[in-house]
Amino acid sequence: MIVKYGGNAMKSVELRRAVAAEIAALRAELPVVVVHGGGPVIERELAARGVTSEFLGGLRVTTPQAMDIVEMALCQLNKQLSQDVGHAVGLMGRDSGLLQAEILDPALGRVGRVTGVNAELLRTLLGAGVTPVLGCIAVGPDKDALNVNADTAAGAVAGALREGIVFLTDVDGVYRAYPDPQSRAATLTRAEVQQGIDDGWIAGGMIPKVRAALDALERGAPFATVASGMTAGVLTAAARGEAGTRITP
Ligand SMILES: Nc1ncnc2c1ncn2[C@@H]1O[C@H](COP(=O)(O)OP(=O)(O)O)[C@@H](O)[C@H]1O
Ligand SMILES: CC(=O)N[C@@H](CCC(=O)OP(=O)(O)O)C(=O)O
Repeated sequence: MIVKYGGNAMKSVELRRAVAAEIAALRAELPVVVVHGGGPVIERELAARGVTSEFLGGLRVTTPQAMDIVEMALCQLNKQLSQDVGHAVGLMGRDSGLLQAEILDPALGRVGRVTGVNAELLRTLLGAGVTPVLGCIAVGPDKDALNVNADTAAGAVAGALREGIVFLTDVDGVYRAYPDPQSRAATLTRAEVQQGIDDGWIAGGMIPKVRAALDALERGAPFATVASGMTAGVLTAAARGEAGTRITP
């Protein structure tokens, strides 16, 4: 199973440890690939260097200067997360073509659209009994780094491996009336997701998640679920369809 570990689900050391414990519990049942982002960590490192960046359509406009800082921040985070998870190898999508990409839109700078995934290397690592922990920096055609939204990267990995995916974040699913947790949808179809985006009740950081979920399903992933990293037992429950919001084709 693929676990997308978002920046919002790693805001404190306690939360990071809780998520790591969830991943360890899941791994006792099935092989796991972790794909992570780290938006808040990137923000902090950019701010510390006086670099500002803006978002267009939910994606960070990434100048070459910002790209260096994004990569540095995610590389360091990658090592921390793989230590937390244990029995893991921390890699960036740039390593061995794990995530290959091309420039998505020149207006966004060094932001990538995933064109390929080295699924064979991921399977080899899983076969060796280690958990790949993959940061969302891809390699571009020029061999330089491209910044990929972590939801998109995780969805691409789930599609390439044709395995289920859980997007761990700070809400326990997709709400029909955000922020009312009572309005969480147990399942959402493609048509309902599109309706939610059009009507505006799916917004901000939830949009890349539901889009990545649909993309993974289209490529053959058996399920795609959005769930909270703060809920005990969430990953094993989500794998059984008993937690979060499951996006269905
Ligand atoms: N319909 C919705 N249901 C739940 N959350 C939503 C919805 N629409 C927008 N959101 C927002 O999406 C956020 C999760 O996305 P994001 O902040 O990008 O998380 P992450 O860093 O984990 O990827 C939630 O915290 C919430 O503010
Ligand atoms: C292109 C783009 O926007 N990349 C994201 C990558 C990190 C990410 O997606 O992290 P979360 O999962 O915590 O949101 C960024 O620079 O913030």
